Amino acid sequence: MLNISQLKIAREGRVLSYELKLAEGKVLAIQGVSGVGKSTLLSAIAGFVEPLAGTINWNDEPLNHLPVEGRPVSYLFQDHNLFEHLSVIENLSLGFAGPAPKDELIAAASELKVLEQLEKRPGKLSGGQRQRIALIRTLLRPEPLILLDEPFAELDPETRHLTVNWVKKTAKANGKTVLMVTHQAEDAEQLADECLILEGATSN
Ligand SMILES: Nc1ncnc2c1ncn2[C@@H]1O[C@H](COP(=O)(O)OP(=O)(O)OP(=O)(O)O)[C@@H](O)[C@H]1O
Repeated sequence: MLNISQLKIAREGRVLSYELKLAEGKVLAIQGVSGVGKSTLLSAIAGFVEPLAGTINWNDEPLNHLPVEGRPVSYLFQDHNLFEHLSVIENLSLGFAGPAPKDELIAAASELKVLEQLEKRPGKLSGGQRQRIALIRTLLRPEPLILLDEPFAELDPETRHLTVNWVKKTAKANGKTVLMVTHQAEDAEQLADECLILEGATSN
C-alpha cells in the first residue's frame, strides 16, 4: 500500500496538498489541469522534492528520509531520462542488481516495435520510439512502484493502444503499483483501476 498523508509541498508561493492511498498492484491515473501539481507529486514520491510536511509510506515504511536511490521507485520523466552516451540496449540494461533480463527486454522491444532501434543511440530515435524504450526500461526494472509522467504523449493512436496494453499486461504480471500522470481520459479508462483528479492549491 502506498499511503500519502497530509503531504504539503511549497511551489512558487503556493502550497500543494496531497492525500492518497493506493493498494499494491493497482494502477492510478492522476489527472488535473496544467500546473496543478501532478508532476510535483511524482517528484516528491521519488525523493526529488522536499515536502514541508506530511508522510509518504510504502508498505508501512516511511520514504521521506530515504535518498532518491534508496526508494523503491522506477520513474519515467516527461523527458524520458535516457543516457545519450549509451546505446538503447545499454540504457535498457542499467539498474539491475544482477545481469539484465535480456530476453525479457528484447521480447518487450519486439512487441513495442522498437527491436531495430536497440543498437542506436537514443538521440537517433523519434520521440515516440524513445518513449517506448523509456517505458520498457521503467516497467522492467526491479522496483515495485512505477511513476509515469505522460508516458504515451508522443505516440500515434495505434501505437498508443498497443503500448497502453503492454504496460497494463506487464504491470499486472509483475505485480507493479503504478501512478500515471495523463491528460488523456482514454488512457485512464484503458489502463487505470482508480483515478485521482487534482484540484487547485491554496495560497500562502
Ligand atoms: N522545479 C520546480 N521548482 C519550482 N516550482 C516548480 C518546479 N516545477 C514545477 N513547479 C511549479 O509547481 C507547480 C506545479 O507544477 P507541476 O509540474 O507539478 O504541474 P503539472 O500538473 O504536472 O503540470 P503539467 O500538466 O503542465 O505538466 C507549477 O506552479 C509549477 O510552475
